[in-house]
Parts: sequence; structure tokens; C-alpha cells
Amino acid sequence: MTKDLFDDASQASPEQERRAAYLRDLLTRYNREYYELDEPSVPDAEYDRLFRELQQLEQDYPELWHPDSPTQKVGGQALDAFTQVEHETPMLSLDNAFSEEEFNAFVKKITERLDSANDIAFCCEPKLDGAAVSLLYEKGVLVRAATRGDGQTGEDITANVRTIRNVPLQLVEDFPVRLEVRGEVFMPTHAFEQYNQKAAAAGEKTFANPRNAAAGSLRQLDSRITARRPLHFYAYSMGVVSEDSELAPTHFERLQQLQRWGLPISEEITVVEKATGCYTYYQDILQRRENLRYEIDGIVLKVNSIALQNDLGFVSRAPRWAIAWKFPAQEELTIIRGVDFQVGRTGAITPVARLEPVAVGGVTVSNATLHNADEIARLDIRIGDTVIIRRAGDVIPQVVQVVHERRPEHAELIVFPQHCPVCESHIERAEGEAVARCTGGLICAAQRREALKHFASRKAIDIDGLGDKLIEQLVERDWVKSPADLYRLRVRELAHLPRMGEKSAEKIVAAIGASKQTTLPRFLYALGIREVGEATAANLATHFSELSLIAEATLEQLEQVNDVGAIVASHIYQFFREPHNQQVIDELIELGIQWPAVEKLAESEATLSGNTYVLTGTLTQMTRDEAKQALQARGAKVSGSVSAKTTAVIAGDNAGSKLTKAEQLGVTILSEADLIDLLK
Ligand SMILES: NC(=O)c1ccc[n+]([C@@H]2O[C@H](COP(=O)([O-])OP(=O)(O)OC[C@H]3O[C@@H](n4cnc5c(N)ncnc54)[C@H](O)[C@@H]3O)[C@@H](O)[C@H]2O)c1
Ligand SMILES: [Zn+2]
Repeated sequence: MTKDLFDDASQASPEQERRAAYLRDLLTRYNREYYELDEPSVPDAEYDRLFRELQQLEQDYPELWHPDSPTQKVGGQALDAFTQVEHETPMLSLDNAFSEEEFNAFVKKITERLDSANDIAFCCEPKLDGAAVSLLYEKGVLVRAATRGDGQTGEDITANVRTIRNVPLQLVEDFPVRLEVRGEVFMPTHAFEQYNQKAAAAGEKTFANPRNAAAGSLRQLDSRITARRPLHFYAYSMGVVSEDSELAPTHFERLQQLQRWGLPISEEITVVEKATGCYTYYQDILQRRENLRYEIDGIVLKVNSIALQNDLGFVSRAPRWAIAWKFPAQEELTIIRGVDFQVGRTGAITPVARLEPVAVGGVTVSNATLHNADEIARLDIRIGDTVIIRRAGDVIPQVVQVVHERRPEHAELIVFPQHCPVCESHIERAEGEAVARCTGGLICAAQRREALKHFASRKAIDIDGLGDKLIEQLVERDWVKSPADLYRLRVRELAHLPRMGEKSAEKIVAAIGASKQTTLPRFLYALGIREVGEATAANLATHFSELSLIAEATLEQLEQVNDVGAIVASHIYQFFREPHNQQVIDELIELGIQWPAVEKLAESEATLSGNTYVLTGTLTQMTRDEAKQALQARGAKVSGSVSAKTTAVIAGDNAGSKLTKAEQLGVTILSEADLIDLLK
């Protein structure tokens, strides 16, 4: 087939036409979500790719060009809820470079336009990731602040901006009569993380990233809300300035002028000669990106001479004299392929998403933590979902959001396992706790090392000479899988370990043998039941006096024990319901672990058994501790908080909130005299 020269190759195909229309619609929607709702549904990297694709189509096929195309526009519409502000000169966007080649192309273009011999000086600035604002000062006083809006019309956010601590309300020194300043409002990284933590704890909305946090906080209708958000401002250029003051001939010096008048500017701004200086600056800031106090998505390079800036001028949406050289994106799109459940050293089960590998922040990421079941529910993640992954600094990659519009039809729900993937023990999630845990503390390979260290420790079974290093060696060689295996170790085996002679091996085996003679509280503590410390172990021992009674106790019976609340009771209960744990205990006892019988309180002395008291206020005849001991000696439980289960509150002088609570719940209130009667 011969190619007809007049067959117009630059005609867009119907498919390309449809694609361009589709991209225009999609980007218009993304703009609305990003600029007007402060709630983007895709990461910037995805937006930028689609934007570039549309730009390319419009460039290749001029007939696809459209005045309403997002490529011709800046930002989004100003919201009607705010008073609108007409900008005296438009607030534009910036052209982007995503690589060194693209930056070189920018330099080449301006060098040609300026007819200059490649010796242009550039002002280099970090590209702050927040929201652009215009501040108007009249006679040195901040009279108006506005968002960029669509570049022509912005929103009046004066009341909100006045609450930002480092925005001066009054200028100083030789400021011009009228000055418009442009700059970025952003949320420093640390403040953003703190804010999100607090918001999550209070069940409030969190932000996906500092940029959304800043933009969302800035456009609050109630400035008291903005005041509570940790916002910050840096100026990066002048807008309209009255003629009474002489402006410097370079951009950098003008920033210095702004600083002299009291406006904060970033400490990272410098001037370099030629493009090579820009590379060095790019590398330097990229390397320090994680250590900056705020998030940046690249650097901005501006022709420093104002005269040259004026020669270069503007295109529709951006100046020709500046470029944003973007850093690798910290947020990317990828797909959740599956979820693995990992068991930590303390039995905590962590769901980890297996991802379609993706480059984020310059690193390939193929896993991201999902934290816990609540987080999975909060994000509403399913297997097969397209999600936004964020990797900033040294923090482990996070899934910030599901892109719901890209959910495939058969996306699978994530099912939290009931049994430990390592040891198959039951997984327990205590009420009110976010973390689910494997209950096979004594046998779970994932927890073995820590469980054994605890078992052998001084306050537990107390095996002299069995230190952490040795335990690690034993676990690594698989010689010891549970505490019972310790009692099966032989001198012959041990002596083979590095740096261990026959003598030391004998000593250790002897120490292990000696530990068989123990006490019930020590044994209970050594089992490593969650939240059962030494004191609780001792209370359990005196209350029940026999291990079998503890193992068989109901939740209600366990809650009768001093210092045992509903949560601890459930940990104890679950522990003994796990067959593996029971098996290890049986083995230990078979191997000769024993303890002297614990004296149980005689029936006749346990006059207050089954009762729970709360002590509050100041007693005169005895201290609160003495009262507590006396009550406990009679079999009563002394609790720290009042509930409907409380038998009575014993109120001394100046009793406070516990007394009020008792009154509210209708719990009996006793005086110190009543207490003395009880103890007779
Ligand atoms: N995720 C989405 O759905 C979505 C939608 C729309 C836009 N976006 C993102 O926004 C970008 C376009 O936004 P844009 O038009 O605000 O452009 P931009 O963010 O690429 O660059 C212009 C802006 O940079 C800011 N800036 C920061 N430091 C500066 C400095 N030192 N000097 C000058 N300006 C500085 C200013 O606010 C200025 O308005 C896109 O590239 C995309 O990444 C994302
Ligand atoms: Zn386990």
C-alpha cells in the first residue's frame, strides 16, 4: 500500500477524539474534587499522567483543542459560600518538569527566546505542597486574604488567614503603602501527623496528606476551626505593589525585601548561576526531603532577573520564566493482590497488603501495612481494589484510600482469620482493643523467643544463667519450642553450643533443675498471660489457691479477684481455653515443676468474700492502703473504679467524682465508721 501524501495524517481518529473528550471530563471532575472539595480521589501522579496525555493529544491534533479544556485552566471555581475576590493580576499555575530532560528542554526554550548565552541566573525554591494564597496589605495592615480559585476569582478567607500564627497582621520597616504578597499555606509534617492521630482518636475525619489538610483547613466557614489547625505560611512572590517603594531588580532580592517587611520565607531559597546550579540544588533538596519540616513535591526554578521575566512573559496558565521540577511522587496507584496476616513477637496479628509492585517516592513498594481490622473497615478495602499508596520518609508504606470508582465487580472481602497462621491457636480480640492476638503464647513459633525469655526471667521461673543470647541460640536450633523443652535439655547437647564448655552446660542444666521448685504466683506469672503481672499472679494464687481452679474459673469468678477487671479476666479465661497452652502446663507439671500449697483464706475469715469495694477520699483512722489490705484479708475485692457491680463505696473526707458516680448508679455509700464496723 502506498501512502497518500494528502491523506491527512494529523487528523485525529474517532477513538482519539473520544479519548480527549473522556480525559477532559475526567480531569474536570478531578479538579473539582481537588480544588473545590479538598478531597481528591486519585493521587497527583495519576492526575499528572492523564493531564500530560490530554496535553499531548491537543498538541498533536489541534482540532481537539478546546477552550474549556483543563489544560487551559488554573485551579477550580471559587465557592459561593465565600465572598469572591477578583485578583488584580491572575494567580497562575506552573509548568512541570518530571525529568532532567524536561528541565533541559525548559532551559533551552528560554535561552532561545532570550537570545542569551546560557548564563541565566535562577532563584531556586522548594515547592511547598499546600494551597496558594494572596495577602493584601494596606498601610502595613493585613486587610484581605484570598485563595487562588480559578486564577481570576478567588475566595475571601481573611478571617481564616488571620488565625495563622506566622502571618504578620502588621508589616514593619519601609513597607509600601499597598502590597500584595503571594505564598503557600501548608501544614508542617509533624503537625499533620499529630493532628491526624488526635482526629482519629476522637473519631473525626482524618486527612490523606498534608496538602489536603492545609487546603481543607483554609477553606473553613468557621475561622475558629481554622485556628485550631496547625497551619504555616511562606511567601514566594509579590503581586501588585504600589509605586512608593523601590522594588529590587531580581526575584531573590524581592523575597529579601518581603522578609524585611516581616513576611516569612523558606530558609531553603538560594540563587544559582546557570542550569547546572539547578541540578545541584535539585539533588541537594531531594536528598534532604525527608528531613525538611514540611512536605514538598519538587523544586521551583525561576529566572531571577525581573527584566528577563518580563521579556519571557506568560502563556495561558503559567509563566514562561518558571518551572516546577517535580520529585518522584510519594503517592501512587496500585492494586491489592491479597492480604497476609503476620504474627508479631507479642502475638499481635497485623494484616499486610500484598501489592502490585509500584514505585513510590523513588522506591519499589510491594507491601503495605493495614494495621488492624478497624483500619480495614475504615478504609473499606477489598482484594482487587485500586488504592492510593503513600510512602513519605522512613514511615512504612500506608494505604491511604481506596479508589472506589475502580473497584472490580468481584472484589473480595478481607476476612480476618480466627486462628493463628503460625501455630493455629485461637485469635482473640479483647473488647475495646484494636489489636487481635494469637493466644498460643507458649507454643507459637512467632512468639517463642519472647515467651521463653519471659518464662526464664528472674521474677518468673528464674533460671540462673539462661540469658537472652542462649535462648536465642536454642530457639534458632529448634531445640526448644516451648518452656517444657527447657527441662528436657541435656548437658551433652548444650556443651556443643559455641562458647559453652561442659562446665557451663552442667551449671545451666542444674539451674534449670533447681527452677522446678517454684511458687504458684511465679508459675502463673511465667506463663506470660497478657496483662497478668506479678501482682495479679499473686492475687490469683491467694484467691483460688489452686492452679486447676484458676484454669476452670468462669469470667465472673475471675472478676472477683483483686485487680482483675473484665479485660484481664478475658485474657486469663482465653489462655486456659487454648488446648496448646493447657498441654504445655501439663507437660511442665509432669516434668516436675511444683510449688508449695497456697493457704486459702479460711471460710471463717473470708467474711467479705464476693464483695467489691471502692475507696475514695481521705480516711482518718488508717491509710487507704491499710484499709485495702484489711478488706482483702477478709476476701473482699478492692477496685479502683465504681460500677454497677460495686458492693459499696467507702467515702472518706473530700471524696470527689467516685462518690458522685456512686450516687448516680445508686451504689451503697459507707462512711469510715461503717468500714471499721465491717472489719470487726
Ligand atoms: N489528585 C488530583 O485529583 C488532582 C487534581 C488537580 C490537581 N492536582 C495536582 O495539582 C497540580 C496542579 O496544581 P497547580 O495548578 O496548583 O500547580 P502546581 O501545584 O503544579 O504548581 C503551582 C502552585 O505551586 C505552589 N507553589 C509552591 N511553592 C511555590 C514556590 N516556591 N513558588 C511558586 N509557587 C509555589 C503554588 O501554590 C502554585 O499555585 C497537578 O500537577 C496535580 O499534581 C491533583
Ligand atoms: Zn500463634
